Amino acid sequence: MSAYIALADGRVVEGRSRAPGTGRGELVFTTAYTGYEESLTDPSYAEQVLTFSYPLIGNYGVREERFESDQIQPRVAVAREFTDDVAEWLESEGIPAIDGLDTRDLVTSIREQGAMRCGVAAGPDATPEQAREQLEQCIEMSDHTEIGAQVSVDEPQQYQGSGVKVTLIDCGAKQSIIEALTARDAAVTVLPYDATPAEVADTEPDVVFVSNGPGDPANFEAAGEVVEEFVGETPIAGICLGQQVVARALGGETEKMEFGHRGLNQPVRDLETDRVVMTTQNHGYSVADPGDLAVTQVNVNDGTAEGLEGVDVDVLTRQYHPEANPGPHDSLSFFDDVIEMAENRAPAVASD
Ligand SMILES: NC(=O)CC[C@H](N)C(=O)O
Repeated sequence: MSAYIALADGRVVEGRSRAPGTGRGELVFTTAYTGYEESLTDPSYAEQVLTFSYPLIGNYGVREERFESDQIQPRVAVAREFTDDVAEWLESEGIPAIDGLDTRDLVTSIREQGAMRCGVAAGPDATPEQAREQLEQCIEMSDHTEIGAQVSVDEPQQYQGSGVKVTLIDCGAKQSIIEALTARDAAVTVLPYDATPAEVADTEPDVVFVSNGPGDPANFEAAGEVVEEFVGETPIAGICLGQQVVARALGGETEKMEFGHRGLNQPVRDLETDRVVMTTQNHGYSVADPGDLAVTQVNVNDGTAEGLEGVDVDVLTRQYHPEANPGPHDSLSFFDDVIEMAENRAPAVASD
């Protein structure tokens, strides 16, 4: 069974269909060698075609407890070889899967020309023409203006806890971010991506936390308004898209990267301690100007902003994924720092 990927550079790449269907999206690659279940269910990959550069994907099966959301998020999955387990999982969710191609060649194209639009057709009757038609209909990532609605909760959700009250603005949150907070006794209220400042105020947060999420941070204006409203009054935290939204709200700017950072071994230097930690990453935009915030951590490879802090206000954000699902646990202490920031702010509970 054949499969075709029509690239925005005019090429059509042929492979083997492992799950049939058509699809389109921004073609990106991850160098992660484990964590395919977490990556495939990470809402930050919505509207993307995810290529795994590691050649064999699926060698330890598919287990639901490792999922980061309740569905597969990329539009299409591509690898040198998928195991039957993963191919069947993709097929069961209607996500086209392609293997049997030279992913080194695909990754080189993305590195040289940047993340690009593509169209895909896979299955017994697939043709290059169908892939090209998909490409024609494929819009730029930044034009997915309603992407938040695709990945966010519709209604508030509540996680019990005896510690600080975290209000998480769900722009496509990974489940393990919520788990990292509840593991530290936080009471977490998850609100939709477009929650108003009044709705956030009703939850009486000790910290407002903006989650990760897909696409262009410019399309998450409501979350930015919440940050503007609460900064200085209530501590603010953010991960990945959250960092970008927070920076934009506080006078900063974001920009699209060439091909982004996606993998498990991105080195990050803390400017205060001069220590380097290995981090998990999945992003295609970066903070070009931190606005009122200070850059406290940078990427060792390209110098982009990896951590931001408020100068005289309680703000703490990370561009990478400290929840580490998948990935190295080096930076899990971010959650302790966020809890501490919230505790210091939270009025002490009166004891008898
Ligand atoms: N993981 C994320 O939150 C990704 C943030 C944003 N969508 C980007 O690509 O930069």
